[in-house]
Amino acid sequence: MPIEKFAPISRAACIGGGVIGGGWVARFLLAGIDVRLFDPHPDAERIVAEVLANAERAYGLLTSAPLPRRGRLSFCASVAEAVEGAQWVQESVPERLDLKRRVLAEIDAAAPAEALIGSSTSGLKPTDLQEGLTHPGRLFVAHPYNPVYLLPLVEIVGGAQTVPATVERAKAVLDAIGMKGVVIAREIEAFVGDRLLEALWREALWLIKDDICDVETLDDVIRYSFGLRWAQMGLFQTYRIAGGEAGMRHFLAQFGPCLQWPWTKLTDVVDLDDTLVEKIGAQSDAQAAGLSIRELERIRDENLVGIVQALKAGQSGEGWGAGKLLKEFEQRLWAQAGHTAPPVDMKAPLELVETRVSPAWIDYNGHMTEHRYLQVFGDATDALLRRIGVDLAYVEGGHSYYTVETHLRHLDEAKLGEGLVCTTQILATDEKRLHVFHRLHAGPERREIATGEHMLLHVDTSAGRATPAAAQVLSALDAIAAAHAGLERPAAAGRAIGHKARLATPA
Ligand SMILES: NC(=O)C1=CN([C@@H]2O[C@H](COP(=O)(O)OP(=O)(O)OC[C@H]3O[C@@H](n4cnc5c(N)ncnc54)[C@H](O)[C@@H]3O)[C@@H](O)[C@H]2O)C=CC1
Ligand SMILES: C[N+](C)(C)CC(=O)CC(=O)[O-]
Repeated sequence: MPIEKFAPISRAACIGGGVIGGGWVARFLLAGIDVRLFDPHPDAERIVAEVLANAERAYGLLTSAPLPRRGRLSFCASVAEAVEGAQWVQESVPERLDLKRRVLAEIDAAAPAEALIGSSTSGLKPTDLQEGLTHPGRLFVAHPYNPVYLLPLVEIVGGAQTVPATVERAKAVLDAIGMKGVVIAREIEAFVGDRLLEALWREALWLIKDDICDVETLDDVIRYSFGLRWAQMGLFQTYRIAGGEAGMRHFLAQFGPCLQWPWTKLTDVVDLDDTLVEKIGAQSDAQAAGLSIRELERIRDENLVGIVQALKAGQSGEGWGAGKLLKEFEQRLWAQAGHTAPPVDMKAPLELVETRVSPAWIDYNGHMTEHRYLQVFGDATDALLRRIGVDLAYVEGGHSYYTVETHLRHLDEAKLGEGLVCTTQILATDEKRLHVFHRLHAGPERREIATGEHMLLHVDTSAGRATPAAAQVLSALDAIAAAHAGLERPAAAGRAIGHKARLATPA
């Protein structure tokens, strides 16, 4: 049976709830997956609750997409109790081979036959972890990065006895929860990420030991320079650009010899013979997928403006790297929400969007900047459209609503991290037009901080002209409009900008 690209699960078990186990718990719960946790630490419940609170705060800032209902968390008294009914078991106990083998044997003995078993190990080889297991074919390394709830990468590494379908299923489950499962072709100690990090780490320790710099200087060197580049293009694509118009081959020719000079404390240097240069050059060409150095430079520069949220806008709006992943995940969440939107009280203005003021939304005046108001109102309009059946499938079918007029009023400030709720009232509709009035409320006291009045037209998107909406859309819309007919019309509806002209005093 073919394995689906996205394979959602509903039940996971976490064995170990420390830094990484707690991060996995949060990642699963916030993806709507129920989690059963076993960790004998006396403070495990408090620690996990704190990690979860931070994760929820972070998600509030990261995305306004409709996250699924949070999964249920249960604390269990044993490994066997935790893994009962689990579709994915994630082991995150301390990095000791003997302990991991013992815990994995317990998991293997009690978990359902079809459960996937991932280990968070940072460097132990999966073949070594499989020793002594009865069903080793379902065990693999799922190496995440801290914090697991925000960083999407998981290195998936199979051992000698891991069956290929396990790796495919693991990748599909990770994809479904917005993570990036990267399959590592051959197992080695520390895989790819930690092998790289270890090399940097060793050098860093030498630099400190030799009094070349202190740790703050060292961290500044990373965070004001290549650390920013790495987040958006990694190493090879970045160096391709650094080779100028001649790209990667020129870069290798110019800087390859430096590897033989005493620039680093590591002496085991790769021999950059013609074959290897050509291999890397060819792979770099493929990775660039036809983009020129100039295009890559522009993409790089756009991406450097920020991290994940900015990366969502990379590659001319298509998204790039971790930002593209987030964008695609959000699109799936929006699409799912269109079909599973919770019921709302139709007699009141609809509460369709709840979000939080993100750091990227704050301007030089220290409060939410003006275009973010329109963003939230736009999100509320989109949520209304999905509710009446104008979802991605409808748009792909060639019809949509376009906003043709907007009037925003800014009534109060919103500060960093404040919770926002947008309510939506339908003022009028006909077969082509939709007239809506949004109110934005902030904080627990729900201060009204802005209103947005918008006129939308239903369009045939390929013809580029207004056309009546589909019957089922009009009927869903009419039901809400009829319920809203009993609401008081907002005093500000239809208002123009007021300005009392002052007569110039004659000299
Ligand atoms: N900390 C990091 O940056 C990263 C760590 N990892 C890996 O994740 C694993 C866990 O590391 P951390 O979370 O950092 O360690 P940690 O020390 O924060 O957490 C380990 C947890 O396991 C629990 N534990 C101990 N024995 C147990 C048992 N028999 N059954 C269930 N729980 C048990 C402990 O009470 C503790 O809460 C390691 O394999 C590590 O290499 C992977 C990626 C990053
Ligand atoms: C230090 N570490 C080896 C545990 C780090 C990792 O495994 C990944 C990370 O989050 O940096």
